[in-house]
Amino acid sequence: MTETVAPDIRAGISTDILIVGAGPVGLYGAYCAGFRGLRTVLVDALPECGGQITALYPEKQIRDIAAVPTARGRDVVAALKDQADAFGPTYLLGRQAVGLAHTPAGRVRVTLADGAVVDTGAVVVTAGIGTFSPRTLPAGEEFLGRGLSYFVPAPEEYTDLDVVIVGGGDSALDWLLALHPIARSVTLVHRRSGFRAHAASIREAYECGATIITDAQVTALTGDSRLREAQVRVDGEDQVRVLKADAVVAALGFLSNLGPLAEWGVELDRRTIVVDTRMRTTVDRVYAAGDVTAYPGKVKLMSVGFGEVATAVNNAAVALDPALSLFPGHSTEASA
Ligand SMILES: Cc1cc2nc3c(=O)[nH]c(=O)nc-3n(C[C@H](O)[C@H](O)[C@H](O)COP(=O)(O)OP(=O)(O)OC[C@H]3O[C@@H](n4cnc5c(N)ncnc54)[C@H](O)[C@@H]3O)c2cc1C
Repeated sequence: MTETVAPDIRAGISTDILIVGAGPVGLYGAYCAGFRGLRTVLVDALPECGGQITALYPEKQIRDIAAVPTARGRDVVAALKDQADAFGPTYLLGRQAVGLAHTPAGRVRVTLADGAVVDTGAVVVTAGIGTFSPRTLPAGEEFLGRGLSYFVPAPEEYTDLDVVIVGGGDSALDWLLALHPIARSVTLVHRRSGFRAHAASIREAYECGATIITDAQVTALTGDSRLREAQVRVDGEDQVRVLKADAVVAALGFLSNLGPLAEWGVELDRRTIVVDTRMRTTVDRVYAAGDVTAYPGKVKLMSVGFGEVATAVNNAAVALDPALSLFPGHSTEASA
């Protein structure tokens, strides 16, 4: 996936639309805003675009996006990003939006966790289920970034490595199946005997030749400047097993939390944000779309979120300039 380098914005940045959350819905929102000629900034707490798709299921086939009968999660994200990039939005990745205030002129100032401030005409919150933080591996945190990781953004980086994957859910099995053809070896370590994953993935994992160790836990990681070995304690065995490990992928799931957004004064319905038919929240100039929204009849699917964010952005455009038409025009009539 394309990596986007965030600009240095210590001095602050001014924009027309700030989209909080560069998941699939936020990325499509950036396209919609760009199509209207609005300057757009996307901020995401994760270091990569794609939200839940990138974090949880980049290798899965998605089959319910209109006109795309089937596509791998990471390819959907790449296509959404290409579509948004046609209008050159600014990406601020690895940065969490934390504070919100209005200026006397009615603009909105959003503060990021690193202290940077984005001054914007309107905010569209596409924060999904909130900020993700990976459930950490109790052993070996000091190897994070030196062999231990919680994501597999680029499977090719695991070519010819000895890889240990920890976990028993869909993500763990997806990584196993994705990395097994290219890694030197793949070992899955899971603390229970049963898996919480699709039956077909479990069957494929057992059939592909990877080593699967159940009822076991990784108790220590060892190495020097890089990770070299993982120690595994298997229930009922006296000796700790020592596995060669150039890389450990801890796929133990993620915790998600609306966090600071819950303090922005918007009306909440449990962990979601209440919106009206224009996708306005109860706070002026703050809109929301995608999984984060709440209204009667809400269906949490990307296809629904794409429609919501088009509504949010076009209504925001009119709020910024009441002389504008709500209807953005047809893309077929725009020059490429
Ligand atoms: C295993 C699995 C399979 C799925 N399969 C399908 C499917 O086949 N079809 C389908 O339609 N849907 C599917 N979904 C659901 C789909 O992934 C979600 O509907 C979709 O990701 C919602 O997109 P979003 O952009 O609204 O939110 P998200 O994808 O959750 O993205 C929100 C982003 O906001 C960021 N964020 C949150 N708070 C902040 C903050 N304060 N500051 C900065 N950034 C912040 C997060 O880091 C995240 O990147 C599936 C979900 C899962 C878990």
